[in-house]
Amino acid sequence: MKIGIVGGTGYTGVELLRLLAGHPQAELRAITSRADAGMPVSQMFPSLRGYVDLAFTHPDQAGLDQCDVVFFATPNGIAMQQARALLEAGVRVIDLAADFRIKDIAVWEKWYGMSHACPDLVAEAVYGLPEVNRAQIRQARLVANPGCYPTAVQLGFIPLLEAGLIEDGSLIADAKSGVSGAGRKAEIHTLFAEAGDNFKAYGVAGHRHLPEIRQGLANVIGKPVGLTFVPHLTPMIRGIHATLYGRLKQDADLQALFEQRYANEAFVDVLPAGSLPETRSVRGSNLCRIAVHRPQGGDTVVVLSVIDNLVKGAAGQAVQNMNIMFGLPESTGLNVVPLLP
Ligand SMILES: NC(=O)C1=CN([C@@H]2O[C@H](COP(=O)(O)OP(=O)(O)OC[C@H]3O[C@@H](n4cnc5c(N)ncnc54)[C@H](OP(=O)(O)O)[C@@H]3O)[C@@H](O)[C@H]2O)C=CC1
Ligand SMILES: CC(=O)N[C@@H](CCC(=O)OP(=O)(O)O)C(=O)O
Repeated sequence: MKIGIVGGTGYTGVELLRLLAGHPQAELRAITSRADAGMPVSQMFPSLRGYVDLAFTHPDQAGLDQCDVVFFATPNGIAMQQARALLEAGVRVIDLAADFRIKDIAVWEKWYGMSHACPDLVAEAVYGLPEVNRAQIRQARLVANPGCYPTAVQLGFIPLLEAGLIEDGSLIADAKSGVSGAGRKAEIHTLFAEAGDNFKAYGVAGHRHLPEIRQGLANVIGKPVGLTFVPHLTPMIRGIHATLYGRLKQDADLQALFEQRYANEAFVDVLPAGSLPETRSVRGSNLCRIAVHRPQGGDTVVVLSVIDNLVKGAAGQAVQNMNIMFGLPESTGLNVVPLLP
């Protein structure tokens, strides 16, 4: 399978390279960078020396239309300008950014602050959360890979909402991310002296993942949900920890509910009752580990959901989607044991 990556010098780009280097069906054809075209990939990322022999190519000279699939690991607003030409050339596209995630174009334009270049392709795109949309992903030409927070939050709430067990108007998602979630570009708030030994909330008034999570959960129950979502920046490199709260409408065996919902999912691990998932238990892997709690036997359910933002939250889920699209076993190239300590 011939593969192109647009945006190979960012954190999700290099994570795609790490995973695809160990994928038996993946043939990396082109990895783009405008700023570093010509530089060997292993010069920028020494971890890939001996695994990836290519040099970065400028996107205009990358021959992306000769690939079977192209991943966009680029900022928002790039894939929407290039997807149509690739699709017309018969190339399947997986966008790790948000260009095709939100079906309501007005909502997308409001949160992303730009006009959408191809609303018709948004209508066609499939939201790439395999645990919900596997059948549609199999047929898709264009996959919108979910955001990192939306992956952790949706996987935690879905069993409860599908079963109609919680009030859907008052969901709370309190989520924390490592700084790699902000990408590799230089920004003051991710400097070591700013983010290290520090902890803070951001986006309390509204974060662009709010409409994405709302859309995904509304699709599960067929009506809008009420959600408060507060992200936080933590002084770690990788990982998302989402603590989710819902008000129970009735008694139920929550542990059995979660175990049954995800029994056939290779990348969702429901932990034994009473467990406290840690971000380091998924580091480098495509796993989402989940625990469900009912403190003091009360009417509040607390779900703890952890992922690696760069893997299940981005590149790993993108490879999982590629496997589904091309009829490969879903775990191909993704059987990575988490890195600990
Ligand atoms: N970091 C994370 O945890 C997650 C990120 N994402 C999303 O994935 C996407 C990439 O994120 P991340 O890897 O962190 O970002 P980075 O900022 O680390 O990297 C962005 C990459 O895009 C390239 N690029 C920038 N502008 C253009 C352009 N106009 N045309 C072509 N290439 C361009 C850059 O290379 P160059 O400028 O040299 O061309 C660089 O390789 C983003 O949309 C992000 O929101 C999604 C889930 C999680
Ligand atoms: C810590 C941090 O800054 N995280 C990013 C979200 C991660 C990301 O890249 O968002 P997408 O998944 O939509 O691409 C943020 O809050 O904007």
